[in-house]
Formats: sequence, C-alpha cells, structure tokens
Amino acid sequence: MNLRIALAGNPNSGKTTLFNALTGSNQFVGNWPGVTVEKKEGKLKKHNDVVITDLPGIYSLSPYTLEEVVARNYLITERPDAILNIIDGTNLERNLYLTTQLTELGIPVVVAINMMDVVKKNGDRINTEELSHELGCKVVEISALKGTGIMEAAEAAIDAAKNGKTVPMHTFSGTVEHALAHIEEAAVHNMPEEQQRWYAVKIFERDDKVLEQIQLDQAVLDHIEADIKAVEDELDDDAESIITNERYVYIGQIIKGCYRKRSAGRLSTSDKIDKVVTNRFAALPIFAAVMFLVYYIAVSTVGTFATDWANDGVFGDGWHLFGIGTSAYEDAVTDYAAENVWTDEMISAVDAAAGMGVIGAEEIQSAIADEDFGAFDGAYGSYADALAEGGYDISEIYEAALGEEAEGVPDPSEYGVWVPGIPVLVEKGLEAANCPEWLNGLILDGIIGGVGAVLGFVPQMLVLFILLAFLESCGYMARIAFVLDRIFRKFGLSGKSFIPMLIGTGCGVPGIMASRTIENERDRRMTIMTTTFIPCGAKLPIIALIASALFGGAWWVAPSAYFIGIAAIIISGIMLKKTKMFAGDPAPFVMELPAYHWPTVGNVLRSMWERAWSFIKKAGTIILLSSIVIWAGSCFGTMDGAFTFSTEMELENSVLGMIGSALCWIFSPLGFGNIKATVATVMGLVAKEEVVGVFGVLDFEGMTRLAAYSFLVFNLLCAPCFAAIGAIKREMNSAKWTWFAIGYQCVFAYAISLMIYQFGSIFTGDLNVIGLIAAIAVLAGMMYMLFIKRYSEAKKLTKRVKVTK
Ligand SMILES: Nc1nc2c(ncn2[C@@H]2O[C@H](COP(=O)(O)OP(=O)(O)OP(=O)(O)O)[C@@H](O)[C@H]2O)c(=O)[nH]1
Ligand SMILES: [Mg+2]
Repeated sequence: MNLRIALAGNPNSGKTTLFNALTGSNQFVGNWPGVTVEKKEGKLKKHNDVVITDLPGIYSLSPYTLEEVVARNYLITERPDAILNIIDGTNLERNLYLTTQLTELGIPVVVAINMMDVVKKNGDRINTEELSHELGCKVVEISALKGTGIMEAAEAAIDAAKNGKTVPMHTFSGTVEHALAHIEEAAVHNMPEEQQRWYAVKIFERDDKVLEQIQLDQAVLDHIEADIKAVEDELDDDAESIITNERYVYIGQIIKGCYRKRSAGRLSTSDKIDKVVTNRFAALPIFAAVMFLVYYIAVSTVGTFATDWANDGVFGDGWHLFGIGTSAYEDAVTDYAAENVWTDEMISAVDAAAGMGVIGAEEIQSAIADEDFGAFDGAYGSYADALAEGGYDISEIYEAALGEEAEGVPDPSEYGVWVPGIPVLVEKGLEAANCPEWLNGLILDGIIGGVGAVLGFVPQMLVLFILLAFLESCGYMARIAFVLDRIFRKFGLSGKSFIPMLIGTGCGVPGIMASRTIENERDRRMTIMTTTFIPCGAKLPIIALIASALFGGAWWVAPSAYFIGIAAIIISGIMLKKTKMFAGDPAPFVMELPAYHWPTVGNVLRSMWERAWSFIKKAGTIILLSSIVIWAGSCFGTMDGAFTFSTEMELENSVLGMIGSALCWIFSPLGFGNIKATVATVMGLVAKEEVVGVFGVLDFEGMTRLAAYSFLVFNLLCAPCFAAIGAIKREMNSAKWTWFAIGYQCVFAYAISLMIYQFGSIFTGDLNVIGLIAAIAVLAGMMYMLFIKRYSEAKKLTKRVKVTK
C-alpha cells in the first residue's frame, strides 16, 4: 500500500524546495510567500511506495484565501498518513503556531526545522531534543536548499506513518479545557478518538466550515454555545482570540526553553539593503532601472548576439565555427559590396526613393552609409518590393552582383570553418532525395521556416529567464510588491496583484492561477483580467523581432513593452475600479518580507530551464502544427480562375490571404491592415509565438515603424493565447466573466493601438481625419474615466500593514 506524506508549513518555509529535492521534480520556487497555489504529488526517490504531496503554505488551519483552502482540505478530508511539518528555523515563533494545530489533527507529525544553514550562520542555537519533548513529535534539522538531512527527515516521516502516533502535549487553561471536554462529550464522541480534540477546538472557535461539515442538532448547539459563552465571559475575550492567545503563550514558553538567539538587535544585511531598495523615493526608479536592464540585456545585448547566431546561423545560411574568420569575411563582403552592389546607380536610386518618402528607403540608405552589409541585406529583403513599387527598382543591380550567376562573391568557407545552417543542409538533402516541390516547400518554408523562426528566439528567452529567476529567488521581487502597493493602493488596487504579474512574466497560465492568493473576490477578478498585459515569455519573440527588424535593435523598444504592460494594468485598474462591478476598498496588504539570500546556481538554472523547456515543447507541437496549417493555407488558392495548390501562389489569392483580407479592415485604423499582420494577430490567439511563426513562413513585409509599434502593442495587450484563456475560465469559474475579460482586453488593446497610430500619424504626415477624431474620442473617454469620474461608493484605503521578520 502507498504511504502518503504531506509537506505542510508556513508560506516561504521551503516546502517546494524540499519537495523538489525529495522527488526530483521541478516545481517553481520563489522567495516570497504564496508561490505554490495547487497541491502537487511526487514519488519519493528510491521509495516507489511513498507519495509526497507539496501543499500551498498556510499560517494556520483557518483559511482565508483559496490556496489555503486547498491545503487545509487536503489535510482534513484526505488525511495523509503522516505530516512532515516544514518550519523556518529563522522564525520559530510564528511557524510553531501552525505546528500546535497540526499536532491536534491526530495524524502523525514530524517537524523538520529548515534553513538550518542560515540559523547556524547567524550563530543561533535550537535544542531539538527539548523541542521534540515539548511538542510530542520527532524533530529533525534540515537545509532543503543545501540538501542536508532531507532523506533522514523523509525516513522519519515514513517511520511515523507506519507506527507513530502524535498526541498533542499542549493543554489550554482550565476553563477552556473544561469547555473542550464538554464539547467532545456532546458533539464528537462518535468520531475516531485521535480526531476528537481538533474538532472540539474548532467547534469552540465556532469555525463555520467545521460546523457545516458535522451538522449538529440545534439542542446540542445551544448547549455548546452556553459553554463557550461562559468561558468568554470569564476570560473577557472572544473564543477564537482566547485559543490564539493561549497558543502563543505556550509557544513563548517552549521557545524560551530551547532557542538561543545570538544576533539580537543588530541590523541584518537584509534590513540594510531594504533601507535602499524600498526607500520611499528611490524604490521606483531603482525598480524601473532594474527591469530596464533585464529587458535590455535579454533582448538587445547578450540575448541578441545569441539569437542572431541562432536565426542567421543555425536556422539561416550557416556560421563560422567559434566565430573565427567572421570579421575577415565581413570585411571582404563589405569591400565587395562597396565595389559591386552599392554602385552610384543604386545609391542615387535609393536616395531618390528616400527623398520621395518610399517606405524602407531610409533604412537602406543608412545601411549603405554605415557600410553595414548585414543591415543592408536585411533592409533590402524587407523593402526591395516597396522600392520597386515606388518606381525605384534596385533588384537588377543586386541580382547582378549577388545573384546565382554573379562571380567573385566572397565565399565564407574560405575564411574559416563554415558550418552550414539547418535549412541549407536540409535543402541539400531534399535535393539529393529528389523530393517533389511541394514537400520541399512544406519542410523548408512551412516547418523549418515557422518552427525555426520561433526557436531562434530561445537564447534571448534563456537570458531573460535567468535574470528573472535570479530576481525572484533572491527576494527582490517580493519587495517590489510592497513598493508597487504604495502606488496601486492610491488607485484602489492591492500590491498583491503584483505577484501574479510577476509569475506571468514567464507564462500567463501560472500567473493567472497565482491570483488565488487574493482574498477579495473583486480584486481577484480584476487581477485575472489584467495579469496577461505583462509580456509573457511567448511574447518576447514578437518584441525581439520587431525591435530588430524595424527599429534596428533600438535600446528602448523591449523595455518599453514591459512598462506598457505595467501602465496598462494601472490604467485598467483605475478605470475598472470606478465601475460598480469592481468598486470597493482593496484588502489591506499583509505580506511577510523574506530575508534576501543568494539563490543556488542549480535553482536558477532549473527555473530557467523549466520555463524554456515548456516553450520548446510548444514549438514542437502547437507551433509545428499551426506552421503547417499556415503554409498550406498560403499554398492553396485560386490561380487562373481555378482552385489549386501551388508553392508559387500569390498571397492575395491564397486561402489564407482571402481570410486575411476579409478581416484586415478591422486593423486598418491601427495601421497594420495588411494580410500578414492580420493573419499573425489571429494566429496569436493559438499561441503568441505564432505571430513570429507567421512572419517566418510568410516572410517579413515592410511596415512603417509606427504601424509596427502599434502592431506590437496590440499583440501584447489583446486577448492572450488559448491556454491562458482556459486558465481565465477556470479561475473565474464563470463563462460570463471569461467573455467579459477577453472582451475588455481586446477593446483596451484596440483603443491604445488606435491612439498610438493615429496620434503618431500626425508626426509622420499620414494624417487621417476620421481616424484622428476617433482617437481623440477614445482619449477623451479614457481621460474622463481616469480623472473626472468619481469612485462609486469606494473610499480610498489608507491603511497599509507591513509585517517583517
Ligand atoms: N538559505 C536557505 N534558503 C532556503 C532553504 N530552503 C528553501 N530556501 C529558500 O526559501 C525560499 C522559499 O522556498 P519555497 O520552496 O518556494 O517555499 P514554499 O514553502 O514552497 O513557499 P510557498 O509555496 O509560498 O508556500 C526560496 O527562495 C528557497 O530558495 C534552506 O534550507 N536554506
Ligand atoms: Mg511552495
């Protein structure tokens, strides 16, 4: 028979870290309370018959929030064979409160004092033997992070499950015990003996969930009520507080006997750091700078370098091994281009086109001026057609110098060891195998084009995920919840809404689930609706693609996406709070600030890999399938009046093109009413990476920068992917609310993009009067909601509670 061991303890005490170590799982760990919101099971290593359950953290067995209910229900209704109670050794007093309750459940308990590495470093001492004696259960010392003592702890729990019994050692004061005895006698005497005490205490506390569960007769209830009242009168307090107080008095006594603290009164390093990073004035600028750096490093520097290599090398023509020979080759190419490609004829055509304002001409012009062949080639690929349409055809010169017939073009393999890219290799293979043309197209354009375009962004994503994992596990992000609480609160939002956003930076699905830590139903709904405004990992490729293809990798594009996300949340928060649906005070924000600590390299890498791997898996499944569908959609269509298949199909005549052109009017006021952008946006509902996949398959077409930015913002803010919509549905638990959330997101995204494009057009000179009037109307509406409309019935809440260790 399987033994079931539950890991229970306060939030942020290290349960999930221990769970991962014991079972070899990869559950998310972060340095703030409320990371785990769902129970998770895993088999204990080397013990196939032992199942360990990781539970959300709880402070007591009286739950307030949804994830606490999950933990309590598991312990009470499923009754595991043993409880391994994880305690944060640096904060014994608060952690033992739950322990006193757990030992009353009648389930064997083993206490594992975690964070012993920190306790020892501080020079504090815990007498475990004495503690074990006082609590009536086995006590072991562990460090889940370092992995010390964890197997012993698990084995102690197995042992307890097999033949242990935990009898609570604590007795309340005489009058309370008297009442408890009465309750046991009157209400729960037919329950198993070891469970009676816990139920009696809960009935004494008038816990509505327990009273609902056991359904007592009115006569019995009245009798019990009289007993409770008598105690309350005698001790002059309400029943619940009496129990709580007596528990704390008891814990105080225990601690006196078995805990020696050395580091009293000193300001810890954590406090010193907090003085700076949570400083009233400096906190926000510091946060902005940190997030700016994170996105800048990931998208514009280290990450780009690797992504360029992946996109142009592995999924492109090829690359020089170890980069040896690259610069010599580039010099040779530049020399060659200066002589043969950038002829006077081409330069004057490009200059003339730029003078006429033809799209993309300026990009080509500046690439030539910089003598940057890579930039030139990219811009040529995107805009050559636009130039030709404007009457400045430069393709002849290009083809003559670089086409297949051209001679004397530098060969990269002469400058170093040249590793050909995957498409080149596959193409050769397909040619050798004499593949039919359609299969060629399917594999090269459909699969490698689509999936490769997405996978090429993995390096950037890895960099982003490493940086986020570091910030999350060292404890900085938990501070930001507080810092933002200061601002959020002014608008009736709680800092707690930040935690889901934080997780949503990886993926929106767990982000939406993290909203369970918010007690207040209205605030929770609002958080669910706005969490996906934060760019998730899958939106990163869209940001990176647009930043590099249209903005030449400009430094501000990627960070701006993150700040637009935050701004969207705040603006939505203010507007929604003013409606009847969401009015009301935000709940006071109580969260414990964990001490800073250095995360282990292993943990950071694991967290990064976990997120990246789910992305890669998605590329191999959903993205693969939809790339094939898109490729097929762009090859089937009408040609010469008949419906056929052809790899030469013009986009306008293809099935995809027809669908796109039927819908693209929707987006023309936003500046990107072309077929590709429309198809990309619609496919983004399947998975956000697909937006990039579509451009990979359909090849990037020239858009103005303004239109591209508007496109980017719309795709960042509009309805999330199907997976996230599913999560919204589960957490809202209502179809009506789900549709409302999706509708709101789309309308909001539309409004913002409309303003960006229409107001931007004033400066680029493509002003459209009707569009501008619409944008002004939207702006006026928003301004009214933001600044003029009053909060209905809600007052601003000024109370802010902060609990620190
Ligand atoms: N120094 C030290 N840190 C630890 C130890 N165990 C866990 N941590 C850190 O404590 C933080 C919280 O760990 P988690 O495992 O997420 O805690 P949890 O109990 O699952 O938290 P919730 O899911 O919020 O209830 C993380 O930053 C861990 O790296 C330990 O033994 N020593
Ligand atoms: Mg956890």
